[in-house]
This record gives sequence, C-alpha cells and structure tokens, in this order.
Amino acid sequence: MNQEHSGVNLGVKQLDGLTQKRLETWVKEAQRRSQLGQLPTYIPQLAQVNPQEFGVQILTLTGKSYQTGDATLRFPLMSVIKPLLLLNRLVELGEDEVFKRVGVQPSDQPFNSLEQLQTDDGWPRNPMLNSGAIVLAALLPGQNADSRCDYLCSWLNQFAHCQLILDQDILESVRSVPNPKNQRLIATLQASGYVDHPDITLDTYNQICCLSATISDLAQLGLLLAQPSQPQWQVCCRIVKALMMTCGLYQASGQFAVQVGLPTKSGVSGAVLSIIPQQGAIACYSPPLDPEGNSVGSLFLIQTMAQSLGLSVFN
Ligand SMILES: NC(=O)CC[C@H](N)C(=O)O
Repeated sequence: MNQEHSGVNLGVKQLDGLTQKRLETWVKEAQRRSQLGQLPTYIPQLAQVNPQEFGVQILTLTGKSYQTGDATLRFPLMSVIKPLLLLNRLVELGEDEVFKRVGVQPSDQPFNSLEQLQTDDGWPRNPMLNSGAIVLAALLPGQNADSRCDYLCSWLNQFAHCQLILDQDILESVRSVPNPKNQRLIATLQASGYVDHPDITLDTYNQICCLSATISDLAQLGLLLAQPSQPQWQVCCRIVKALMMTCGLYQASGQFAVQVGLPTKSGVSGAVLSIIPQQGAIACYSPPLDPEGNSVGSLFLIQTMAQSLGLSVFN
C-alpha cells in the first residue's frame, strides 16, 4: 500500500492531486503494459481494432476534466452497460422486483459461465454476469429489441448528458458469429422461468452491449453513479456501486477491491469505468485484455492513479 496515503481521509479531495503531467506519465506506462494483453477473437470486429488505441478521461463533480489519448475514438460499451442497465431497472421497477429475478452474490467463474448458472439451478447469480444482465434486459419496456435498446439509450443520454449511439457495424459483427455460450445461458434462463422471449431478449442484450461511446460519454455515465442527481436515486446508485465493487471485474473483483477500492466495471471492448464516490469518475479505453476479459492497460492506469492519489473508498 502506498505510504503517502496510508493516513486517514479527512475530507481532502484526493483528485486535487492529479495533474495532466502525472496522468500522461501513467498513461505511457499503461500503454506499454497493454501489449501484454490480447484482443478478444469471438467478436470479429473487436479482433481488428488497433491494440494501441488508448483514451482516458477523468471528470470531477466540480467540473474539472483531465483527458489523454484520442477523444474522438468510439467504442462499444459491451459489459460496461450492465451497471447502467441495473440502475435503470432499479429506478423504474424498484429493488424488490429486480432482486426477485437476479442475485447479488459474487462469482469466481467467467462472465459467460454456464456452469455457474447450472450450479445455481438457473438462478442468475448477479447482474454483472451475462446471465444477470440478460434477465434484466428482458425487463426493458418495448415490443421488440430495437425499441427496448432505444429506450435504454435515450434514458441514459437524457440523464447522463451523453450521446450514446447504437453501433450497427459492431452489432452486425456480433450477429455474424453465433455465440453458443450466450445461447445456452438464455436457454437455461428460459427453462428456469426467468426469460419468456429468448430471441427478443438475446437481441436486446446484444444491442445494448453495442451502444457506443466516446471516452467523455463514458465518464459522464460515471458521474451519474458518483453522485445521484435525484435524491430518490440514492439507494439505487449505492446498490449499483456495491455490485460493481464486488462483481464488476468478474474473478478479479476481490483482488481489485483490495488493491484499488473503487467500484469498477469492464467490458470486452477494453472499456473500463471506475467511480470515485462523491468526487468523480474515471473512464478508460484500451483494447487488449487479460485472461479474465478485463483491459490490461485500463486496470493498470486506474490502479496506479488510485494508489498514487489515495482514491480507495476504504481510505
Ligand atoms: N464481458 C463482456 O463485455 C461481455 C459482453 C459481450 N456482449 C458478451 O456477451 O460476450
């Protein structure tokens, strides 16, 4: 643990210690380390991106912004949509309805594990796994997948002041290769009674994963969770952040909570979102992944920032 920050947090805004120069130094090292990762191959278009692409933005609740890398890059959110889908469903349906259909237990299995779902008798263990997010996608309002995805996209754009758009190219790429793992998850969820219309639900899930963002859109989404704009969202945001902390990086969640201590969610595109409660958000994008499917460069950068600035919520 960094000596500099072993002391108690006496209300100091730790992000004040951030400078553009420090950020640039850390980003250089993160970019170097990202070479240790691999691009995912099961979605053809994700396998074709330039692995050296990198973007990071830190936004604070007081309006400060730090940004490095390519601000014009657009990337699909993939699993980073999961906490935002959860937020939407909690706000609209309430805690009781949501947790009748999905659990809150961490898992030590991969994000698309059928074994985990089978061990749990078809009960989706948490909303950060594909099984849990698929069940929540089934609860979005709308007659078909297009209208359900549109609904979530507009809701997020309205409340987070961002400009997410559905990336049709990546969606086509997702659809071009059948994903047997997700198909088996959905069949199991149907058998256990958590999903009624498997085709619409799988298509909705695929579409919301293909909502694309710039690094600044992603940081804006983070601010929504960092400090809820509406008092009635307080509890929902607290629940989402707790689940990001315990489940957001799959098998790596526990280790990251100890080393970094920030609610964090990753996606296979290399996008990562970390929340610094009451202070701001860190949005990072770097495509190469570690074996668990988390961005090597993004996690390195967030860990370095958190330890150097003392950002852990447990300080
Ligand atoms: N970890 C992820 O980002 C997974 C999302 C991706 N759409 C999938 O289902 O495989």
